[in-house]
Amino acid sequence: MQYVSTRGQAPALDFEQAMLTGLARDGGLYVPAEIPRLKHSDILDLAGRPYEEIALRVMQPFTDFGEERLGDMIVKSYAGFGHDARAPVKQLGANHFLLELFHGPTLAFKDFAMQLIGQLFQDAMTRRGERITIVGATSGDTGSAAIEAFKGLDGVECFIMYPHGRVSEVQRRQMTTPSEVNVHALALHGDFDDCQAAVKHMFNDHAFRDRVGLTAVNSINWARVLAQVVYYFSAATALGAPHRPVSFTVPTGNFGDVFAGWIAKRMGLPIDRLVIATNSNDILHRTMATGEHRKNGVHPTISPSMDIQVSSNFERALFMAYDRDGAAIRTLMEELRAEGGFPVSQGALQALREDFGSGRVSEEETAATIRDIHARTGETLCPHSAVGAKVAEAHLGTSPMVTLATAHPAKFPDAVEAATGERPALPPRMADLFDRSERITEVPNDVAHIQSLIEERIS
Ligand SMILES: Cc1ncc(COP(=O)(O)O)c(C=O)c1O
Ligand SMILES: N[C@@H](CCOP(=O)(O)O)C(=O)O
Repeated sequence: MQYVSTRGQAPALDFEQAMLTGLARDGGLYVPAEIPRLKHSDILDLAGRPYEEIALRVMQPFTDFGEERLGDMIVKSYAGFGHDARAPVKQLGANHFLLELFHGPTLAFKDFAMQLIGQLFQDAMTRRGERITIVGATSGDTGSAAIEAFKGLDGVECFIMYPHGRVSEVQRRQMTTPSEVNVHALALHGDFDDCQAAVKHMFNDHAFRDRVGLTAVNSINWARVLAQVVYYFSAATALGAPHRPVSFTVPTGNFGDVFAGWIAKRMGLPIDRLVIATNSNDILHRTMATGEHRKNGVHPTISPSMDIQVSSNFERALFMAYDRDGAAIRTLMEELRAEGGFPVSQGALQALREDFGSGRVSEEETAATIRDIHARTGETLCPHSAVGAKVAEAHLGTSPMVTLATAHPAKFPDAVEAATGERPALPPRMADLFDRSERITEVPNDVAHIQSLIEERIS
């Protein structure tokens, strides 16, 4: 399987090279040259199988790995999850279901991909005898999942930038309390978009990139998206696919998770509606509604992991909607950088609207949704999942609707307690999180400063 860049000017790479490369050298994101399709009978055969087996069957066609090697890594990746089903589906209402993606080690959906990436990187580096430097941007969950997956690994230095003061205390402590010296939490004075822009800047500085062996663990990295395709298959087949179509609503920020759903659909999974749910950082909803993709500043919300305006993976969706025209994407991304936005062409907008619905949820609606669902069903949702559930309720139809529950409510105890009056407890294995000492390096929003700090630490 070959991967090509959304900006059309970087060399095509195989799966392992694309994974280790992260951001393409022309600044684009890697996507599969073609999307493999599963037959109706192959999808039918997934129903009722263990998550690990579904993962192997869904991911293997995208890789160059043999069944045994990939299968072993998948089994190791999910062994530490706190639920036998890994991604259980629960009924929330008449035709509304929750896909619980928070049973991994750091209590967010990021663990599904990050645990596997940890295995994939280890495997590749052992064979290649290389050292790597991971630099990641996080609004809270990617960072904790990455630090958990890479802490203590030989040959890996891992630097995670998060927006200072804009992640929950649990998220921060998950990043700052591990004592392994190869992981570094950097509190950047800025917002998530600044953190992500710094990561992209470092990748586009080819001399720095080559000197430190830079690697990405954000959903810039195709392997992240691929691992997230799997749970669309496990959930849909549990609810009757491929005999009947299933819809999904996805709390969305950087667009990796919902794009994984789009890939599942292109692979042949009968997805009826795929709905983007945003908080008041609603650039994606505004784009779908008006055709104008334009930043208007990052607003802090009670669903902080989705406080994003420059939604990295939207570039992948645009590439597909513009019929894989790398030159068109280069122009749009330059307009986004220089002018803060661009109009989407009529043809591309129509293609996007055929694939995605969307909705936006205010702060008051998010809190009210947590409260109402708690009172009505006894389920406690995190604020991100509540954004999803609220939008899903507006898009209910004849097919079962699945809302992705992307994080455990105990990661956001203040918002949940304010809404329900009850403070959600962390699982017992994390009970001492608030007693552990923290290691934080504050950094200015200055890429040159951060690059020197990284070089100093790895030398
Ligand atoms: C809890 C939670 N929900 C939803 C999202 C949005 O996911 P994505 O960035 O893949 O759109 C994130 C962050 O990415 C998150 O951490
Ligand atoms: N919400 C994310 C933001 C980064 O997203 P990613 O999927 O590109 O890593 C976070 O929690 O960090």
